[in-house]
Amino acid sequence: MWNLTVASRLSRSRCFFSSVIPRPCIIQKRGADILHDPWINKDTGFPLTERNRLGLRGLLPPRVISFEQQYARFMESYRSLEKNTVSESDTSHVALAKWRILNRLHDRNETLYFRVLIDNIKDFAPIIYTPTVGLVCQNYSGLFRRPRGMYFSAKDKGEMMSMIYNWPAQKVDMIVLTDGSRILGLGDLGVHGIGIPIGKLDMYVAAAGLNPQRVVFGVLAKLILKDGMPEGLGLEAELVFHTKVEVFEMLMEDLDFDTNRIANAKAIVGISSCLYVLCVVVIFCLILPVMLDVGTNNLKLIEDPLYLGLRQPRLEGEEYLSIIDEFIEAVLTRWPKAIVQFEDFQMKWAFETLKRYRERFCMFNDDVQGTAGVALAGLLGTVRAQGRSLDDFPNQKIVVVGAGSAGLGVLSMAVQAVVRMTGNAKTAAQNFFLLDKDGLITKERKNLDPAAVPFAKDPGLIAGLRDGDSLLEVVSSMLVLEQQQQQHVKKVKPDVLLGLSGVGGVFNEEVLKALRESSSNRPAIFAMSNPTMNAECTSVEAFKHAGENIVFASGSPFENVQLGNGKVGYVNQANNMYLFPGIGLGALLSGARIITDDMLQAAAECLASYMTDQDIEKGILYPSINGIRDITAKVGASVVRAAVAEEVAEGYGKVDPEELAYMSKEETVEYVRRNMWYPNYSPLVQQK
Ligand SMILES: NC(=O)C1=CN([C@@H]2O[C@H](COP(=O)(O)OP(=O)(O)OC[C@H]3O[C@@H](n4cnc5c(N)ncnc54)[C@H](O)[C@@H]3O)[C@@H](O)[C@H]2O)C=CC1
Ligand SMILES: CC(=O)C(=O)O
Ligand SMILES: [Mg+2]
Repeated sequence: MWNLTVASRLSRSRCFFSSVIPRPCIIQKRGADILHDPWINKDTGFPLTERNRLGLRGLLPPRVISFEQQYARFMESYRSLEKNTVSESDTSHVALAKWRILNRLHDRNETLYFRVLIDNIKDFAPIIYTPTVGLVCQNYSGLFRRPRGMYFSAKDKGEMMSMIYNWPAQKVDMIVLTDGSRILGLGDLGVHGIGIPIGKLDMYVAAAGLNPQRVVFGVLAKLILKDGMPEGLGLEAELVFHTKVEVFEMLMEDLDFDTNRIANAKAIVGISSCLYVLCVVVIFCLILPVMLDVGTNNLKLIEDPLYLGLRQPRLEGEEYLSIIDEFIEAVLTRWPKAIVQFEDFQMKWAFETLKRYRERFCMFNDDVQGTAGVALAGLLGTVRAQGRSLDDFPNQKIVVVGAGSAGLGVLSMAVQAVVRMTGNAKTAAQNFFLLDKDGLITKERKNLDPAAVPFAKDPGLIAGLRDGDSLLEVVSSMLVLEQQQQQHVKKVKPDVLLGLSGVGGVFNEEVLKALRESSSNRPAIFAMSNPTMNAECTSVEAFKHAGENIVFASGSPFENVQLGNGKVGYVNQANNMYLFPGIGLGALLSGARIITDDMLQAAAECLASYMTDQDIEKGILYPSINGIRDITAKVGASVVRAAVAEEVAEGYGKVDPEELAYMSKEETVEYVRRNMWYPNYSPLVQQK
């Protein structure tokens, strides 16, 4: 049936994904069950024909309210909450109220929820994502109403293989997994950390257009409706007719062809004499947040009678690993192609699990790898903002504060970039300085973490600096470098100060003022820790103390700073949200077996090259969050192309690696875009 050349398949595939056609959704529920299922519920938006067909008549007020009216009504009530609480001094109270109103909609009507989220992402990201999601995790037991996602605990050992089949969807594409051990900069929040995978997956839907719902994707061959609705063809044909589609084609994706379904469909359509056969197939294209509860070392939680997780200390060592292994085995048994994003694991397990699994299945660690790409893009943007050539990146003196999973991930990727540019691995880290809670890290450090070794300064190469020196001493000290037997004395005067410490305020007034002496005309400050109160400094502090010419980025959003005389200090949001959705989407649409360094590098380079010179000159390093779907489509396409080039792409649905390889850069972006979901009510059809 699909015996077409690659070229003609490619051109044909363009119409398969038209976002204009509302795809029918086949459901098994009826009546009140539909109203209680947020995936398919339309509230008052069910048209009368559907109310009749689905047993909804009488269960709703008679008036049909359009999607647009429902949208407007929700936004009006949200805005009125905002207006009425604007004078509230307790901002966390207001933030939680906003989260509650969004969460209630999420619980009730996913289509409307995701539409308002996508269309108002700049306003809503700070609620469903950082910073408010941190507050939600901290207050999770009080906020808990309905479960979302799956929970596996240490008590479930030996049961996970059967538990995974409790998840109602037949197919899962994307899993975000946490063990709650390092939630943002808030530490160990145990099972309450589930808010993070939920927030990350909301961003997947908003930015990458992953479809959280049941979708029908399959139509065999063609159904051509010419002169109006044929009589007595049944609901599916009625449905197609009402979409006013002349030629209705869809791609059989992922599912093996089921001959019984074809026979059923022929019978349903009832047009045996017709040349065209409609075959409707249900596909689940779903996302799954997962909490792996292995206990908590947070005593406050253990003692809290309302804590929702296991009240026991965290498992360690082999016991811990055996739980993760069992979970992964269960997931891969049921959904062998699922992509697993590890999120907010404490450092030792972040690195250990990455090493353990990255060659075995399609996974990545967002805090290590996603953050690294976003930071590298920002660092390269900084070089451009300083009016220097990108080749000058290896000469940038970068002080990284925080030697955890994120800080080390950033430095590793920055070093890889330097090696690519200079071809010299030996000196690649010479301009990078790393500090942790005990100050500057040198090779003299006792119990030096193996992951930090490549970035630990050699005391032989630095004079005036010692292991454990404070940030202030590092920023303003003298440095002696030995190069080719000669000694050069110079100040460190960093070009960039990058914080991933999780500690609010470590870029204090003295440190920021010392940065005024930077050798760069435009030093950069990346206060990347989350949530807002954990940022190393605020935007106002940065521009006030370090000078108006700085480039500034923070992990959680801050307002731009008004500098007077109409000048604006631009605030960038250096957050891995600019990359993880594209990494996941690209891995999915290429059918990547694993996620390689080249795929991650392609993602970072795509983000780095996204901004125009004019933007960069203004100090704008990252796109507005309003453009997150566009950047995600491009990042996703870069990841697809890198996966193909690395020969790890196995294809997606009926799009095989050969076809992916045939696509031009622009066609790959188009392919990714066509696979991005935009929420609209789908016509519902009850499966007989
Ligand atoms: N903007 C973004 O996209 C991302 C931000 N982050 C944020 O980065 C922070 C750290 O995350 P991880 O590296 O995973 O945590 P981690 O716990 O693995 O590492 C924290 C590091 O900071 C160091 N540190 C603590 N106090 C310090 C101090 N006073 N001065 C200097 N260093 C200090 C610790 O010694 C440790 O090396 C968190 O707040 C997290 O929210 C993490 C990932 C992405
Ligand atoms: C943004 C993020 O992943 C974090 O703060 O952990
Ligand atoms: Mg994280």
